[in-house]
Amino acid sequence: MTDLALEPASRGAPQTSSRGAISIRNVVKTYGSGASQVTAVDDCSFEVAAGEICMVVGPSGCGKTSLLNAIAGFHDITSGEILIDGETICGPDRPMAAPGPDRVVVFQNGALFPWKTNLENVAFGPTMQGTMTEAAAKARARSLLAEVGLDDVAERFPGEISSGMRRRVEIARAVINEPRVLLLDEPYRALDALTKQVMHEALLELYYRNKVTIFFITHDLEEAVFLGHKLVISTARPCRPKTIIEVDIPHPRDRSVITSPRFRELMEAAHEAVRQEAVAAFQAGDKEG
Ligand SMILES: Nc1ncnc2c1ncn2[C@@H]1O[C@H](COP(=O)(O)OP(=O)(O)OP(=O)(O)O)[C@@H](O)[C@H]1O
Repeated sequence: MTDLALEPASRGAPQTSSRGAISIRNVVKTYGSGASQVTAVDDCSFEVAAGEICMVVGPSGCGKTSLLNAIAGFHDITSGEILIDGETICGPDRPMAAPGPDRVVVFQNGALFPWKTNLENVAFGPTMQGTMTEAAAKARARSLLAEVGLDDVAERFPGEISSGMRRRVEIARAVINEPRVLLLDEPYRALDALTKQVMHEALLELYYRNKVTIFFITHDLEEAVFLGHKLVISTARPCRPKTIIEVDIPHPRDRSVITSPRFRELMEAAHEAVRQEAVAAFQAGDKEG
C-alpha cells in the first residue's frame, strides 16, 4: 500500500470530533461456498479518524458495498474486526454488527415517505424514537433543511421536488439522528454534473455544522477529491486499500479549489491508481463501472 501524504494535511484536517472513528482490521467477507464462493473483501485494514470524510473508490464489483454493509450491520463478516470509537461492532465473537442509529446509511435510491411532507420526513426518526418532542424535531428538521438550501420546500411532498432535492432531504433525515457515522453508497450516481455540485456544497454545509464521520463510496474521482480528507483506493476484487491519498486541500472548500494545480495533481494520482486496478479487474474478467 502506498501512502501519498504529499504535504502536511493539517490545514485540511477533519472536523474536531471525538465520535465516529472507524477501525477496519483484517476484514474478510466471503459469500457462498465451494465453487460458487466469492471473496468480496480480503484482509482489509484501514482507519477513518473521527470527523473525517473518507472517500472509498474502486473498480465496479471490487467489494466496497460489502464493506459498507458490514459497518452498517446489514451482513456479517467472515473474519477480522470492525470497531467504532474503539468498541468492536463486529468481530470474532459477533460476526454481524447490530444496526444502530449511530451508523446511518444513505443509498442511491433512498426512500422517503411520499405521504409525508419533507419536513415530516426529516422529523420522523427522533419523533418515532421519542428522543425529541414533535415540536423540537420539526424545529431541528427545519434548520437542517435550511442548511441544505431547502427551507422553501419544507412543506412540500417528496413527489413535488427534484431527485437532487430528495437526496438532500434524505441526508438531512439521516443527520437529524446525530449519527456518529454517515455511510453513503454512491448517493449522487444518477445525478447530472450541475446537480451534483449543489449536492456537494449542501453535504459540506451539513458536515461543517454537524460533527459526523463520513464513509462515502463513489466512482467519481472529482467528487472524491473535492469532498474527501482522504481517498481509499481499493484493489480490484477482493477489496483492500491499494493506495491511500491524503487530500491536503483545506476545508472549508468551495468549487474554486477544482481549478487549483494541487487539485489536478491529486486527481491525476487518484486516476492512475484507479486505472491500474480497473485494468486488473478487466483482466480478471470483470467490467469497469
Ligand atoms: N449477497 C451476495 N451474495 C453473493 N455475492 C455477492 C453478494 N453481494 C455481493 N456479492 C458479490 O461480491 C462482490 C463485491 O460486490 P460489492 O457490491 O460489494 O462490490 P462494489 O465494489 O460495491 O460494486 P459496485 O461498485 O458495482 O457497486 C461482487 O462480485 C458481487 O457479485
